Amino acid sequence: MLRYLTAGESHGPALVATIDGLPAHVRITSDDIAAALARRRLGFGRGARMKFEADQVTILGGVRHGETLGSPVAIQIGNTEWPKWEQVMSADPVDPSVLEGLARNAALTRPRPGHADLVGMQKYDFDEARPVLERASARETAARVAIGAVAKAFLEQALGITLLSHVTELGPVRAPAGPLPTIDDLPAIDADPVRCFSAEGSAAMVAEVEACQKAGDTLGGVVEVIAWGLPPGLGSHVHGDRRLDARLAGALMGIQAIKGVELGDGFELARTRGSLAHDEITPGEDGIRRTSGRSGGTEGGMSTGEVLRVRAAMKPIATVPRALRTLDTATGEPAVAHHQRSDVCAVPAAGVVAEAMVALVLAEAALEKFGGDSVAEVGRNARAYLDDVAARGLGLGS
Ligand SMILES: Cc1cc2nc3c(=O)[nH]c(=O)nc-3n(C[C@H](O)[C@H](O)[C@H](O)COP(=O)(O)O)c2cc1C
Ligand SMILES: C=C(O[C@@H]1CC(C(=O)O)=C[C@@H](OP(=O)(O)O)[C@H]1O)C(=O)O
Repeated sequence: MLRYLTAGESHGPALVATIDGLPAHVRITSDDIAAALARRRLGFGRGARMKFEADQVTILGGVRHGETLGSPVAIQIGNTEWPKWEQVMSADPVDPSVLEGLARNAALTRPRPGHADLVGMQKYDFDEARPVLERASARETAARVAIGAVAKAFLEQALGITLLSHVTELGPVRAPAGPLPTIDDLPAIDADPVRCFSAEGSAAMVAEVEACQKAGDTLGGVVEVIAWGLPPGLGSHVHGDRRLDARLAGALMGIQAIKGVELGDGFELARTRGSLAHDEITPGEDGIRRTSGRSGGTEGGMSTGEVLRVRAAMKPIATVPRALRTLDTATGEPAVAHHQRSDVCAVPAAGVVAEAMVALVLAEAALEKFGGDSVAEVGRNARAYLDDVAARGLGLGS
């Protein structure tokens, strides 16, 4: 069973993440994790914090000499901003006279619409938003990307599964329709300012972010994650909570600010007649083939073995520079939401987080299907299954 957990606040000393249930001999180093985290910091439109803060990676357990041991992997990501927040975010009690003089400790009583601030204050019995927003912040996604990097390494090394993400829409700008990127396009996508595969789309998206920044506003968008090399049969049709599509949707919706998820052509399929909405099955020379990829690579809640394609829609950043209306909970009077700094657009980063979440779901589903305590054993189990499917005349063609 694969399980994982993250902890840590946005301005605390560090984020930590543990992942348990991965087999031994997954090759992974601190540099690999740092490289994954660096990708999450990319993207035109992010705020000042991305420039002055660094992610300090330390692997605390589960890895020796560059390979997993089969034990829980624990990763720490140090917040280099910590010295400025040491008193305000101290785990141990701090003398009130020290806190009183600190501007950073001022009570946040003007909850920001679109954030966890107000509901968190109501639910957790806080009279200001700091204790809520510290954990609600998407800073936490760094921890998920760190363990996602380990899951990705496992998928590639045991099963040959690779994945990428790209930005397909940013605010009103939609990348022109065209062929899907391949895994070889990933460096070019990462090098693009908005992680868009189309040069034309990218230029229009950059212009939109610039216009939005000038107008004191923010943007959302849509990211697509594509995965290759899945075997047929990850997930199951037998119960809703075992469906791969449901698990992908839950994992993606679990990312801060994600408001919609589509598998394959998703909502567009609802507007299409049945004769044009499905992927027809044909016998090919070297095995069974599907004529299209509209379903996004799942049928009946299971991977079909075709390309997996899933999209997530991110709402615009809620801390809008032209602050939104709220109330001051200390006085009950109307007010504008507090705003210090924020991203104009974090859609490119959300794509990298979405990749990590898809990797975690696929790793969990693959381990359920194939089991195994070493990378080699998982690979052997998968090959035996695929050989058996082929021997029954049901193998997939390339
Ligand atoms: C990578 C990433 C970066 C984000 N950066 C910001 C930000 O700088 N300012 C902000 O107000 N919200 C930011 N958000 C979104 C908030 O965390 C999000 O709006 C908040 O959690 C409330 O959304 P929810 O209702 O979906 O949870 C970011 C989200 C992601 C995924
Ligand atoms: C720190 C990160 O993202 C943060 C996510 C975030 C939010 O409200 O979600 C708000 C911003 O933080 P701050 O309010 O301190 O400027 C972002 O910088 C990160 O992604 O590493």
